[in-house]
Amino acid sequence: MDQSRKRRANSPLTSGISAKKPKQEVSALSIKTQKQHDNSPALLKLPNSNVDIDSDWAQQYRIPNLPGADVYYQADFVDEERANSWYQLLCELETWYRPTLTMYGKGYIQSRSIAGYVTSPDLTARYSGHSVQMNHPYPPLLIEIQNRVSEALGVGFDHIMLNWYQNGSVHIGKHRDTKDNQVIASLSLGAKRTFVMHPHISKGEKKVDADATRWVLANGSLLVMQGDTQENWKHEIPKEPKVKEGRISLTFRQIVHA
Ligand SMILES: O=C(O)CCC(=O)C(=O)O
Ligand SMILES: [Fe+2]
Repeated sequence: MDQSRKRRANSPLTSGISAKKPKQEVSALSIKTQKQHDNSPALLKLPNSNVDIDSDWAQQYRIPNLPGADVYYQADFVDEERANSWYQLLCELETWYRPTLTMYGKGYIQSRSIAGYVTSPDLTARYSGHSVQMNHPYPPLLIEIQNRVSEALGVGFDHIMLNWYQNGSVHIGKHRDTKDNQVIASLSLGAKRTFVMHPHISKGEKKVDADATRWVLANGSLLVMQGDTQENWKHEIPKEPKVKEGRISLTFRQIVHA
């Protein structure tokens, strides 16, 4: 085995039987879970499909003054050292790709790289009208990260979509996510980027009487959108050409089972 393959086989990113569990990271979690047969930690499965708005976490991190939205933001979900280390490790995933999108009959390659993971091989998801490549099983690092998010929010997930914004010229335009996802949690790693929420305009009218709101997503921060947020608001990560460093966001969702 050449050196790089050997490194990969021992990396927390490697899925499957040969994957070695990242001992230190996992023992830092005080979660009692059954071990899977492949020796990687098990994913926390929680029945709740959204954050309990009366929970301590929700009370502490709710963003006020967003009518018709239910949004939470914790700037220091993980410390910068851990966030930087996760960023570096996730850059090495072999599953990143840039999908080809079709617009007005013309194909073009998206500037943002993505990588999709599902907890079960039969799960699929579509984004902007196209099916995305889904990988299974999660590598141990993604199990660890998702378990931390689930533990904090009291919510289980079966899908992670990773987005890699290699520098400030890579962005995601104003959009709404499918309302089928009752909750979307996104963890930011790497460069700080601005997040903007705009009241959705339907039939020429704003759905809510409010102005656009923006804030900076810190390295290691966690953002949660749920409830009527997608009904009434759009969101975007605009271009910021001055930003030279990369950012990875991990968006945790529940795929809707027909
Ligand atoms: O990168 C982010 O934080 C936002 C990503 C996003 O809006 C999405 O994947 O739908
Ligand atoms: Fe989105």
